[in-house]
Parts: sequence; structure tokens; C-alpha cells
Amino acid sequence: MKVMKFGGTSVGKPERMHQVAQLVTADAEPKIVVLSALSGTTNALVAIGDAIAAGNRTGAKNKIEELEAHYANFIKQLVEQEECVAKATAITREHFEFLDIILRISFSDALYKDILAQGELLSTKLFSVYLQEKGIDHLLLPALEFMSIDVNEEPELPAIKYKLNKLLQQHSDKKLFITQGYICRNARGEVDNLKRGGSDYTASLIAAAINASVCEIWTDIDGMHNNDPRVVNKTVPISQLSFDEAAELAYFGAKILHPTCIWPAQHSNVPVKLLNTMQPQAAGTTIAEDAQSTGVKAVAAKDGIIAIKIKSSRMLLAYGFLRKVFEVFEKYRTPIDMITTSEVAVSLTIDTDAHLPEIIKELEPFGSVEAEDNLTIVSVVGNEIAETPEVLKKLFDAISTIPVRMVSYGGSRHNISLLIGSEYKKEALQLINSGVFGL
Ligand SMILES: Nc1ncnc2c1ncn2[C@@H]1O[C@H](COP(=O)(O)OP(=O)(O)O)[C@@H](O)[C@H]1O
Ligand SMILES: N[C@@H](CC(=O)OP(=O)(O)O)C(=O)O
Repeated sequence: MKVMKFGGTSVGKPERMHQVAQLVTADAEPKIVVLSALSGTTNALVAIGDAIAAGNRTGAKNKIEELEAHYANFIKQLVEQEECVAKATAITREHFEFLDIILRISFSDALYKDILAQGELLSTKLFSVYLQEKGIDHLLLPALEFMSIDVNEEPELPAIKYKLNKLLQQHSDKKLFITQGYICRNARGEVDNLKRGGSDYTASLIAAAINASVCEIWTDIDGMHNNDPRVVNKTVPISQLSFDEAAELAYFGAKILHPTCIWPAQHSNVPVKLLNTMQPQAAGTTIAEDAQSTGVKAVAAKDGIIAIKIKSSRMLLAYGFLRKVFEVFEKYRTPIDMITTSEVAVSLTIDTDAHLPEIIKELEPFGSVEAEDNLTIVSVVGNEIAETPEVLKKLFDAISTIPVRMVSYGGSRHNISLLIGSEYKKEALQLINSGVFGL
């Protein structure tokens, strides 16, 4: 059995959904198809939730109406038969009625998550209606019945495995299952999600849970490119990546993959393929354990980074000092991305300001604390990169005009990371493209 995940761009237009139907019926292998919300929908739902949270009910109502109109148009081109048009219309009405009700009741965090879940519920149900119209046998598997996260918001792989396999056994006559990406239940049993872009994570968790033959991530580009195609002009697809390389690229900003979506597939040794819905014949990228070729593969950039510097001539070299610093970040569940130390200071980076004031306050007894935002981590990734001759020289020659704030080298065998001001990101990625990749 294989997993095929189609992102928002692959289901965002009726004709693309038609194409998805062709791709999922192209071979006889049983499959679980994971769909994201239509592109733009989750952003619109976030805007609706934010407007309601801010007490701007008129603004929220206008956004809901705009989104409903978008779905009304979508349906017109998705299905033709009167009966299917009626079904699709009833489905959208039901979900927009839910949003209308939320406008009238008191708002909570749990309701916000419910709002965000509507996108994937809509896309899968509408796709199911289209499959019905085409007479394609399938079953809609509700993700909320098997996809769960624990109190620390981590997916519960053993529970997911148990529940999903049980559901599949109950429907062993079926060959095609459709389910929602992104959405799940949390430890309180409420509707929750796997964070933005989380449908890739859903696909990888499902692939691990069923020990799939392959986890295919279908998107709007022919695989992982060597650089961010939204930022630089000339990029090329990479045919093979190891799990570690792909995980580093996803974590350090390659938007094509959700930051943590590699580990489940790696855990079960399921190869992941990145493929293009608009160009299905393109080779794409294969991510697998045995893709071990060495050398520089790609560069990615992660924005929204904050650097914190703690200066303390007294305490820094005392043992136990770093532990005390790390405990503050642990307390606020804020991961540290990069860290460097010197005789008198320790500098580290985080990617969220959610608890910044509390963190700074608790660090102040250790020394003087400075925080700086608007920074970007640029990560150059490739197996055994540190042992690859010339890489460091080429990299630093290429970016000699860019002020570099921090460097991380040696922490992983697959990664060299640089911290720069976000205003230099585009220039740095372009310089690395020509200086390191020769493009
Ligand atoms: N290194 C990269 N390789 C390929 N695509 C990238 C890379 N970095 C950023 N992207 C962007 O990721 C996009 C695909 O991811 P996403 O928008 O999340 O797709 P989907 O809607 O299918 O989930 C591409 O259109 C591309 O612009
Ligand atoms: N719809 C969700 C989940 C997702 O993964 O979407 P996409 O596959 O289009 O990146 C989001 O926008 O965050």
C-alpha cells in the first residue's frame, strides 16, 4: 500500500483535482490519499479566526462570505451531474453554516482550531463527490478518528498505527482511501492540527503507521531544488537525498516539506518521493536511507530568527552555567536552533517570540542579555559536507560581502549554518547559488 499526499496547490483548482483523480487511479496498488485544504483556504480560515478573536465579527463575516463564494465557483467547475452538484453544495453549506454559528457563540482556542480544520474537511469531501461522479470506488477515512497528538503536541505513532490499521482491516475490500492532512485530535480529545504545512507530516505518519511502500508528496514543483525558487532565479531539482539531508533542509526552511515530516518515514524506512502534480512524468526527488552520495546538495533559509546574547565574565566558564541557561528555554518549551560560546558570552537563536519577555527576564540574573530579531539562518546541506574539500572556502568566498553574525559548523555532518540579517537573505542565497553551486 502506498501513501499519496496532494498539497493545497495540487487541489486548489477544479481541473487540478480532476488531475489528482487520474493520478490516484493510475495504478492498481492500494493507496491512502492525503489531501490538504484548497490553496489559500487555511490562510483565509486563520484570518477569520483572528478577526473573531479580535472581536471583529463584521470583518470575519465578510471573509466567510468571500470564502463561501470561492467554493461556490469551485463546485461549478468540479462536478457536472445535478445530483453531485447538489451534494457538493450541501457539503459546503454545512461547513459554512458551522462558521456562521461560531460567529454567534463565545470564542475559545478550541473553536479556533475547529475553524482551521474546515479546509481539509471540505477538500476531502468535495474530492469524494468528484470520485463518486466518476464512479471511482473509494472510502473517506476521517483523520479525526486515528490521527492524534499527546499533551506535548507530539504525534502518538503507536496509537495512530493501531487505530488506522484497525480501520483499514474493517474495510479490507477497499483499495482507495481518502483522508485529511493536517488535522488531528489532541490529548483533550479536541480538534487540533499538526501546525502549518502539516499535511506532509500526516502523510509521513500514515506511511510509517502502515509501513507503506512509498510516501509520495505531490506538489507544484518537480522535487526539492538546490535553492529556494521563490528567491533565486536559477535552481535545479535534486534527484536523491538522504533522510538526514532532507530533514535538515525541511527544518531550515525548504518550504516544500514540513519541518518535522521526515522522521516518521525514516523511522519505518519508507522512501519519500517529491513529485509534481502538473508534470507527473518528471523524476522528482527520492529521499531514502541509501541515498548517501556526499557533497553539497542544497541551501535553505529560515526567517523570523531571534538571537539572544548573554554576557557574563563571572559565570560563563563555570560548570553548570549552560545548564541553567538551557533550563530557561526548556521551561518555556522554546527550542534553540544555533548556539556559539566565547570566553565571556553565549549566543543562541530561537525561532519564536512567544515567550521572549519571560525568557529574557529569567536570563537576566546570569548576566547582561541582548535580543535581536529580523535574522535569518542560511543552511548549506549535504552528506559529509564538512569533509568535502573546498566547501567552506567556496561558501565563505561567495558570501564575503555579507555580514555574518554566527556560524554553526560541526554540529551535524550534514550542515553548515550561518546567521545573517534578513535584509541580506536574497543576496546571500544568490551569491551561494553562483559561488557554491555554479548556477
Ligand atoms: N528548496 C526548494 N525546493 C523546492 N521547492 C521549494 C524549495 N524551497 C521553497 N520551495 C517552495 O515550496 C513550494 C511547495 O510547497 P507548498 O507551497 O507547501 O506546496 P503544497 O501546497 O503542495 O503543500 C514550491 O512551490 C516552492 O516555491
Ligand atoms: N492546509 C494546511 C496544511 C498543509 O499542509 O497545507 P499544504 O500542503 O498546502 O502546505 C496549511 O495550509 O498549513
